[in-house]
Amino acid sequence: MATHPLLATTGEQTAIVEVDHVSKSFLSADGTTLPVLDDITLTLHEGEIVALLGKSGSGKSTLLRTIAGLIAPTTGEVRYRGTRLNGANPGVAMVFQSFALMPWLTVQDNVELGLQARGIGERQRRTAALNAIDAIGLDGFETAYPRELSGGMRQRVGFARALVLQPDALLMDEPFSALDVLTAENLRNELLSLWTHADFPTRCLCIVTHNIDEAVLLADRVLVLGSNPGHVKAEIPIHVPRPRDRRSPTFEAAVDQIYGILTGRDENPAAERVTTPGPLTHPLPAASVGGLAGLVEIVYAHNGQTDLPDLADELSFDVDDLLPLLDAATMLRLLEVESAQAFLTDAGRAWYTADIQTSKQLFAHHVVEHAPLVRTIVKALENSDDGTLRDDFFRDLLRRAYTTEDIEKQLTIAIDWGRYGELFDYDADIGELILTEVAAAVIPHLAAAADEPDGPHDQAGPADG
Ligand SMILES: Nc1ncnc2c1ncn2[C@@H]1O[C@H](COP(=O)(O)OP(=O)(O)OP(=O)(O)O)[C@@H](O)[C@H]1O
Repeated sequence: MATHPLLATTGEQTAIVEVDHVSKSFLSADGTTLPVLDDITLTLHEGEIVALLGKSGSGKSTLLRTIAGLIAPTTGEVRYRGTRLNGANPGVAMVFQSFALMPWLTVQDNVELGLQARGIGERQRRTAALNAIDAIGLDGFETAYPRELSGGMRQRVGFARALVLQPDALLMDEPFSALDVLTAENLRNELLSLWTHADFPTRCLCIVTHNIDEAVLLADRVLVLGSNPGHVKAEIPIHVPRPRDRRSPTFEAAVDQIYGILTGRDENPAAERVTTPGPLTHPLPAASVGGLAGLVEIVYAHNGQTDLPDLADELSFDVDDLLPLLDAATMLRLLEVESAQAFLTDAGRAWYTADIQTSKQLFAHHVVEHAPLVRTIVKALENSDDGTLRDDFFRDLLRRAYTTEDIEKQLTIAIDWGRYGELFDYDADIGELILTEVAAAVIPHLAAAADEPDGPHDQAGPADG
């Protein structure tokens, strides 16, 4: 049903947008460069729906904005129909997760905005906007203001505003993720139905998502992005016949395959070139101790092994909810993940089955050995005169690799993990970290382990990089 007429008739692939060896770095908070995209090459063809899928922070939005010409690549180039971009891409329009509507304008005026910017006359604008409003099911709401509309209706305005420009390629940045499940499904189906209409002017859809199910439902091709910095980890053609049934074996096999890729190790990313894990190269995944304990408990209850897509389904989780927990559990060696299956390790089993005090001690050992930022904090506190340091000390350290927002996230996670392991305490009023006696007991073990040839990598001094 959703095979585009262009592909059905010609079977040929004509490039609309080419991303050619694009890398992008931003300036971090202290002025050093923060690589976000690494050598990305991809092509968006006529007649296809492409999904860009990756974990949070893998650079999906940055890549989409680079394709739109809103962000200039640091190196490499983006071409639209063979011509190198030098500013906004004239052949694309964007739909945003947050709708990005002007609250003081009516639906009609919001939809006309882009046409106005292109200098289109009033009468032509009105007609085009009315057609787009009609096509996307907003008929009767022309004079309404965004505040009068539900989330689903607002996103319809977002689509109408993009489609009225008759873009060659429609770029969508998580367009359904702010909507409730039914509204999102409804809008997805309507988009697919527009897509298959012979007179639909848009030749390519490119959607950024962190939802594997959505990617497999919509896309002809899924590009899986890896992180640190963002790179293309795999390209998966989706051969599931349309209309797609989520319960069909081919659909489930595609979801499983992508789960395996997303949760599996990177074969050749820039991150893996760095052999020694440190707080600047190996960020802590955004997982609370409570969340980690919950995940380990569930895997334990499944006899120590569980299928990840099934688990996500069971918990009604999005991949973005589950992946940081999985990353944290594998970082701490509590779980191992292979081919979309999670296995409880001996360490995970021991942690889960121990009494509270022992489980805290085990956790303290795991985080000091395997969580680079926690290790750095403990070692820095140990080296300070009185076992205390201001949190700003660590902010300064992290500024070399993270944005201000990410610095706070990293500190919050490290403090949560360190406190639970009773390694250090934190006085939020004065922003001070205080070493505990537990840490003093863990540190000799740490030093001994670091001396062993295969012991944990020791690069966690406060001045490390
Ligand atoms: N303008 C900017 N300046 C500095 N850093 C930025 C900027 N834009 C993005 N980043 C950083 O680039 C990284 C990738 O961000 P991006 O939003 O592209 O990822 P994403 O995969 O879309 O994530 P999410 O799914 O959470 O939206 C993040 O670490 C982010 O903090």
